[in-house]
Amino acid sequence: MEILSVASEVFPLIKTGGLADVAGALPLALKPHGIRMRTLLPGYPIVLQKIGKATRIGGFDNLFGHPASILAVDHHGLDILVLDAPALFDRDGGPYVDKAGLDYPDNFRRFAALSLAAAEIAGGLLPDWTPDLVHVHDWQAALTPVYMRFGPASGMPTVLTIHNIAFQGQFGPTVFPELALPPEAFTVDYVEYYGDVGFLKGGLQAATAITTVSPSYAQEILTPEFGMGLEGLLAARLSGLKGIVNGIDADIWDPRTDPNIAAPYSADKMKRRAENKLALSKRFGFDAAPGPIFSVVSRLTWQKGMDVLAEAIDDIVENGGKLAVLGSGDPVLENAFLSAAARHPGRVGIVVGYDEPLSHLLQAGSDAILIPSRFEPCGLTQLYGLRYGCVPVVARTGGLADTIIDANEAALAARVATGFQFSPVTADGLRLALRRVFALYKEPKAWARLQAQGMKSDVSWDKSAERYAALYSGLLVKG
Ligand SMILES: Nc1ncnc2c1ncn2[C@@H]1O[C@H](COP(=O)(O)OP(=O)(O)O[C@H]2O[C@H](CO)[C@@H](O)[C@H](O)[C@H]2O)[C@@H](O)[C@H]1O
Repeated sequence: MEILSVASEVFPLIKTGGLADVAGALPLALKPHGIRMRTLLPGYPIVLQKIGKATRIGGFDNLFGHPASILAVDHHGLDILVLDAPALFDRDGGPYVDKAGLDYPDNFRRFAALSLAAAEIAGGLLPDWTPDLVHVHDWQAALTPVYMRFGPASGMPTVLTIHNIAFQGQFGPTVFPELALPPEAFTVDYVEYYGDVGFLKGGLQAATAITTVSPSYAQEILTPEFGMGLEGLLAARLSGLKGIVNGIDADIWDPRTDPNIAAPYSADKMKRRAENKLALSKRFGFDAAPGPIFSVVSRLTWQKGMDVLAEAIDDIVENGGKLAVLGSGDPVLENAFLSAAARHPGRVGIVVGYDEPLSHLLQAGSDAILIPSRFEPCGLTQLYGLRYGCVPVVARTGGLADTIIDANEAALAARVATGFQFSPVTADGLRLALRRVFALYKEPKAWARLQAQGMKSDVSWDKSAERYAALYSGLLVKG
C-alpha cells in the first residue's frame, strides 16, 4: 500500500510540538505492515539544510504565483518529499511565526500551497508515483482533501488526523479568491465557516475518514466544551470518526541507549538513574536536599494548565519538592515561573526555550512529570515519562486519561498503577494530587513498583500502527 502523508512538521527535520513526533514516527511503524508512507512537508530553510542533497522529482511553474519543486530524499529511513517553494517557506523565523512571534500574514497561502501540492501529487503530478490513499495532519494540511475533491484524485480515500482542534486555520473571506478553489467550495459543505474560510473545517467535511489521537478525545470533541465550534459537524460525521492513541519512537526514547542523558539505565538496572537526577540537579542549580524533583516539558500555555501549576509551586517547595521547567510560550506564564525560580533558589528552575536534548534529561532525571492540561488530545510527554520511570502526574482528560492508570488504592493493590490522575484542573485539584505523590514517594518500595509498572507499559506504536493499517485497508476496500 502506498500512502502520501502531509504535515507541516516532521521529526527530526523540524519540530515545534507533538505533531512532528507523530508524523516522523508513524511511517516507520507502518513499514512492517507492508505500507510505504511518503511524507510531504514544506521546505523551510532548516529542512533543506538537514536533508542535504535531494532529487527533484517534479514541480510547478506557478504555485500561487511562484515556481516550486518537489524534492525526494531518504532521511534516516523516512521517505521524505519536500515542497521547495522559497517564496513561501524561505523565512527567518519559525514554521508559522516570524522572529517577533507573529503569524506570517500569508500563512493561508503557504499552507494552501502545501495542500494543493499534495492534491496534485495524488492526481498524478509525479511521473513515477501516485499514492493509493492520502493521510493529512492538522489544519495546515487540511485543504488537501478539499483540493482533491475538485481535481483528478476525487475518488481517492483521505484521512484527516486532528492533533489539536484548538488550531483551526480560520481566515477572513477575502482569502477565498486566492485559494484557487471553485466557487462552490465556499459553501457550508466545504470551507465556509461562519462567513470565514476554515481550513480544518473544510478538511473535516471533505476527508473520507477523520481520526484524532486518543479515544477519549474523540468523544470529548463531540461536546461544546471541547469541540471548539466543530462539535456539530463532527457529530454529523460520527461514523467516520475514530480515536487512535499515539505511540512513541521507542528507539529515540530509550533510557538504555539515549545519548542525551548522563547515564544509561533500564527497569532492571535503576541504580544509575540517580546519576541523571544528579546531572539534572546540577543543570538547574538545585541544592542537595533530598525530595522528589518534578519536571515540566511543555508549551507554557493555558491549554497545558501552566497557570494552575504556577499557583501550586509554593506547595511543592514547602513539601520538600523541587521543580524543573523547560518550555516557552505565554510571556505572563514564563514570568510566573521565572519569579518562582527567583523566590525559591536551589528549588525551582526554568529554562525558557526549546531544547530537545534537555527534554530527554528531564525525563531521565526527574521523579515525576507534571501535565495539568485543561485538554489534551493525546499527550506524548507522559508516554516518555512512563518509558523513563518518570512518574506522570496528569489531568484526567483526553489521551492523558487513556494512557495513565491512577495510583488509587485498588490499582496499587493490583499492581497496575502507572501514575497519578486528577480533576478538576484547579490549583486545589493539583495540590490534592501532589499530596498523594509526596505520600507515595516516602515509601520507596511502592514508588519503585509504580516506576516499574510504568516502564512495563506498552507505549510503542505497535498496536496503533495496526489500527491505522486496518483503517487504511478498510477505506481502500470501500473505495
Ligand atoms: N521546550 C521544549 N523543549 C524541548 N521539547 C519540547 C519542549 N516543549 C515541548 N517539547 C516536546 O514537544 C512535544 C510536545 O508533545 P505534546 O504531546 O505535548 O504535543 P502538542 O501539544 O505539541 O501537540 C498536539 O499533538 C500531539 C501529537 O498528536 C498530541 O499528543 C497533543 O495532545 C496535542 O496537543 C514532546 O515531544 C515534548 O517533549
